[in-house]
Amino acid sequence: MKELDQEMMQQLRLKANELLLREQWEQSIQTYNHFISLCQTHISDPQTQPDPKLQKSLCLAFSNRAEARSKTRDFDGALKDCDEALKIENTHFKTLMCKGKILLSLDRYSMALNCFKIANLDHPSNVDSETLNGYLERCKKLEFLSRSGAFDFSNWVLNGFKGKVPELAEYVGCVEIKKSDISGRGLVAIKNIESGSLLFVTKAIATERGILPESKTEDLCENAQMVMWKSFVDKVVESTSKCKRTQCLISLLSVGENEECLEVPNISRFRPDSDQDFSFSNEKIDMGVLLNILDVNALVEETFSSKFSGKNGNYHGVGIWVLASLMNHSCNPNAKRFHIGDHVIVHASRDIKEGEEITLSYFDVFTPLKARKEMARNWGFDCHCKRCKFESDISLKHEMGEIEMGYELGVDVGTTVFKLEESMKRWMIRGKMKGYLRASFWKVYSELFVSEKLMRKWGRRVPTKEAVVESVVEAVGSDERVLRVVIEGMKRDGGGGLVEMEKAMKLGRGVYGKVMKKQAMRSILS
Ligand SMILES: C[S@@+](CC[C@H](N)C(=O)[O-])C[C@H]1O[C@@H](n2cnc3c(N)ncnc32)[C@H](O)[C@@H]1O
Repeated sequence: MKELDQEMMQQLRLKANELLLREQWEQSIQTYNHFISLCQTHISDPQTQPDPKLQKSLCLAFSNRAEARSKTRDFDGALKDCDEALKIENTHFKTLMCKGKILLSLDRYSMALNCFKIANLDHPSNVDSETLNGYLERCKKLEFLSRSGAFDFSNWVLNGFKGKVPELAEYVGCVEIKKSDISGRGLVAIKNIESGSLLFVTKAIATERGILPESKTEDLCENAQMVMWKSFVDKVVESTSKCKRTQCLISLLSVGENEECLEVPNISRFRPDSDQDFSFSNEKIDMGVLLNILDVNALVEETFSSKFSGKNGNYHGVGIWVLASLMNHSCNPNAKRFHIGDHVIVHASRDIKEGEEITLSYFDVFTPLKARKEMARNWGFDCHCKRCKFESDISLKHEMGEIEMGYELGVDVGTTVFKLEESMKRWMIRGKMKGYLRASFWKVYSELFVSEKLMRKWGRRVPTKEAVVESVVEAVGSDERVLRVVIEGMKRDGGGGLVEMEKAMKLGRGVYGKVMKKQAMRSILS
């Protein structure tokens, strides 16, 4: 190599390293680009002798550019650089560490573990082995969690949600994606699933969170939500532009129209460590389409989740979790979600049969048909679930109209419950269908059951609380409000017996999931 070239390359290398140390990522990437391209020109020149020193510098340059790219969240580019560096020196310690960390943040636990294991085999003597061991242990733990789904939040719950938030890994349980009878695609159970069982855990592509102003100032509140939404959209755009996998996953989602024609993706795409090649996908998502996708699929963290994580009432969180977005709404849902950090955790809220579609409620389903229709319309669809179909037919009956009107006018709750129960007897409504209607009028049932005075008056003329609770849970799944009525009843009766406690625990598992073991569940129930 000519002396002048050598000098220039030396200058470039030093400058790029300095920029990297100063954390000026973009500038250091530019300078490494230049250096790498000069190195490659020299190496490929047939007239020059192979130069091991130059090869070593090139390996280090790829490794350093990978680090800078990973800091700008360009994980695809960073991983490519790591692979280039490892082609030159397959045990290059710095590169293996960088690649391991990137793979870990992309939830590819076993691939990350592999990198740290190789790095551990032959590491430089000045390496902090505690840090390296920390990574190895973390990968092993996350890999185990992602395989087994054996999450346990008990300690965190028992500590009053204080202290370190439990570490979460992505996990896909007994579910697959299929054409849905409700609309487009949906998740389906591949075996019988018990209430409380974990269905999946998935990490958001992007989230935005904040505290909204007091509700007194509604305009301010709306403005704050708009600002958060804009920042959320920016984050999604950034993630999709930098990561092919994210781009592919987002483009799978529905814009709310022609769902019957949409591709049915294989569930393996959502498994951590799935080694799919996304490099073929070059088509950028049009901004208008992306905005529609976000409108249809973004989820707001429920009050339950914020309460659960100890956040205050004005806390607002929005995000996009692709696998959760493939779940349809049903007014008789069988799954529940809650959020911890950037993860959404979805579990069965009642027993689910093999082949049954797994659904969430996008809005409160403990309300009568009319209100639910309105909420579905706000979401942009007419609900096609079984419960809505059944209740639409029943609502044509004159008596039903009277009951609904009584409910809206706030007629005595005992009268409403009594009339509804008598009508159901006459119409010979049984099983789940009873649960559907009782859930629609849950407000009056719960008021009745928690009032000793009303129960003295109506107790003999209406079904027992136990029968109503059982039918409601069977129909629309476990819910905090149902659990509360059960617990209040138990407290009034001096704590309830073993059987009652067991029933309450089962209901609790449906509400909170089996991620809470017995002791933590007892603490929540009390
Ligand atoms: C988050 S996506 C659910 C997955 C969607 N089916 C798909 O194939 O991607 C939400 C969209 O699904 C449809 N959808 C979900 N639940 C529905 C329901 N109960 N009745 C009718 N359409 C529903 C609506 O078009 C809604 O905008």
